[in-house]
Amino acid sequence: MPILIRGGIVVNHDHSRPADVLVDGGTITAVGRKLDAPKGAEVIEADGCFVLPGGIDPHTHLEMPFMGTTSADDFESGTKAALSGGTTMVVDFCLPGSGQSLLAAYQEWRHKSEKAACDYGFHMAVTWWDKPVFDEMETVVKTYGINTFKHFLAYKGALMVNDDELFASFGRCAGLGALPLVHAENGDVVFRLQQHYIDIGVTGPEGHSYSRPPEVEAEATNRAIMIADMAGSQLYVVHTSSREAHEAIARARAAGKRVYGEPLIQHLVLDDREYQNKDWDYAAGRVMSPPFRDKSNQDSLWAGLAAGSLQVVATDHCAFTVAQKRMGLGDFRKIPNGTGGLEDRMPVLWAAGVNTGRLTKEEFVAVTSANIARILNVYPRKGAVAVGSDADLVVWDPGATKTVTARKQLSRIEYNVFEGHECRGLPIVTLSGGRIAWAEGQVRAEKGDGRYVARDPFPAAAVANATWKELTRPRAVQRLEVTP
Ligand SMILES: NC(=O)NCCC(=O)O
Ligand SMILES: [Zn+2]
Ligand SMILES: [Zn+2]
Repeated sequence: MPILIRGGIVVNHDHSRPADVLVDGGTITAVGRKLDAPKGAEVIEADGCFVLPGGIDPHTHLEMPFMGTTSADDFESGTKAALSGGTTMVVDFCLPGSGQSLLAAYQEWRHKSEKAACDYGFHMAVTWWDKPVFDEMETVVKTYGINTFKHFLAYKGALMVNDDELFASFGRCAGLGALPLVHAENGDVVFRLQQHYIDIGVTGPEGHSYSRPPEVEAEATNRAIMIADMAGSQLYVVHTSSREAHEAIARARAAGKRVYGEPLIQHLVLDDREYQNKDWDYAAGRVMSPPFRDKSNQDSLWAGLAAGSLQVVATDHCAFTVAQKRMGLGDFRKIPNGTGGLEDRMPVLWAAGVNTGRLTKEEFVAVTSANIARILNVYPRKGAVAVGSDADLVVWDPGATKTVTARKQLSRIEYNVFEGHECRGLPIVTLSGGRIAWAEGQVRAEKGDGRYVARDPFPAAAVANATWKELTRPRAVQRLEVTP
């Protein structure tokens, strides 16, 4: 059935204007003034509201096996939570075990994701390296529609890869027109620091934060940037949390390197005092990597979003229950790393960003959908309110308010790291694939409504990097022959 959203202000990343939006058959069919409602159309009145492209969260871990357990939100609860917060697409990670085929991991994640209520895609993680991985990367890109590969520089002994593997994989990504992603923390140093804090008797959640200082992130970010440059590839740095890491990205971009940075909503509004809380469960519930930083880092991240040196705000949604977190009682190294955020990202970012003047509403759209759609090569199908784009839309009421509380959330865990945050500016209707997926405080989308979004490779950046490298490469000096 067609749906007409009438009387709102359409906000895209590059402009806003008063316009009605007509959707039919899953796509946007018209954007303009005073559109007529076709016969039988449902009309949504949007006076006083903004009409935004649905949010895209490029970093989630739903039903992820990790640190001896599995994250609590699966593709059903996670995507329903997403829709209630205005997010209409998530990009999750296929994580092959050591020695496991990438293709087998893809099949596993496709199976889990059949429950998704909103659209989704995948990144493929490179967790080990050998010829089969090199070979299968081509199938992952060309057959499975995954154009991004994730690399962990942390989690020594589990997901971590070394520099040799990184260089090889980044080069392979460039050759395939794919984008490498990196979790940038120096896993060797973290390992040593963890042992140090345990040895001196710091066993609580604060030890997690002490053993992952900004320096381990800055070093790994710099290293990944330089390795990507030498391999001729672009680079996307996930969960950029510190000033030093942001500065490494900004410096690289100023030097002409194609590097992107992704702060999380958690790092933008929460700080490391959370780990000093006397309540063990409270502090453990905030354990994630990188950890929350001291407040001075937040100004740098906000500035980066406004200046364009950081492009995307994600959640890294990886939620664990209180019981799961308690696996680390007596040893912070065993607390499963991760926090939730899928339903809170857009409202909390609007409140802390747009309401304070740190972001314009167009910048809000850029960092919550349009930029990531462009980086992942799904723009303008996603990330735009435009004719022909998918009808993933949010009717956003800038005057609507709520106080975040775990009691009302759709995520399966018992707490919320944003508990008590006051939000002004909320989604009141979310459309996904042309259907009302969330309205009047209720999820209407069903388990399985989400579609898999395949993404084409995009070799332009790798070709440009290779062209420049060929032009500027070291060459042998031509000399006159020396007669012996
Ligand atoms: N971030 C986190 O603590 N957990 C999820 C896995 C990862 O992204 O590192
Ligand atoms: Zn990570
Ligand atoms: Zn993650």
